[in-house]
Amino acid sequence: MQAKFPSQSLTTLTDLVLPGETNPLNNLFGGELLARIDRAASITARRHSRRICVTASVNHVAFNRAIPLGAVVTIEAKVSRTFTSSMEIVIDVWTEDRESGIKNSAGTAIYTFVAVDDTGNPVPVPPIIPQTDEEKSRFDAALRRKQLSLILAGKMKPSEATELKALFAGA
Ligand SMILES: CCCCCCCCCCCCCCCC(=O)SCCNC(=O)CCNC(=O)[C@H](O)C(C)(C)COP(=O)(O)OP(=O)(O)OC[C@H]1O[C@@H](n2cnc3c(N)ncnc32)[C@H](O)[C@@H]1OP(=O)(O)O
Repeated sequence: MQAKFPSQSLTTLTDLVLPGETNPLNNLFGGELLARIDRAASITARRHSRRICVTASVNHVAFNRAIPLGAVVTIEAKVSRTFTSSMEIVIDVWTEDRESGIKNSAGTAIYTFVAVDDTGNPVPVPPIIPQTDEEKSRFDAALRRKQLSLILAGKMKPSEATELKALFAGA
């Protein structure tokens, strides 16, 4: 299967925060942001694999900064690493200052998607070739995140998590 670059499946969603999408503090409701993140990440997974993709795990979500009513929010979803049928997608959330246009990070998320066939069975996905320094560092760290996720899901024994053990051994 031919390898692809992260830029080939990059998904960027830019949208406003409208009144029906806020919490009582007049900031974007967390669940609304999660829905937007899931949509962007699933499009990225489909673009990379060209298969039906399901969310296997939400590995990490950080809301670093409240996003106020009326803000312009941009969500960028990129494949950071692929394994056999699974893909780790890293999602960056940005707000844009209305006057200066300066982008501020509002959060990050890491999701795992699995490509499946018509009967829901996992199928292989193309390998990924990271290009930028950030893509390379996210690629390098993805295996230990996968091992941690599998341990938390009860699908891997801690004793089998070689990459994670190496991280702590070096600490
Ligand atoms: C012509 C076409 C027209 C099409 C037109 C129709 C369009 C129609 C579009 C419909 C599009 C629907 C898109 C809905 C998108 C949602 O809404 S997803 C909704 C929420 N998610 C779900 O319902 C998924 C439910 N879970 C599952 O189906 C199964 O658990 C999964 C995810 C497929 C995994 O199955 P499994 O039997 O556990 O398989 P297993 O081989 O153990 O694991 C597969 C891979 O997942 C990894 N994995 C499993 N669990 C984890 C975990 N917790 N953490 C990390 N990795 C994990 C494994 O390590 C493995 O990775 P690889 O080593 O293969 O890379």
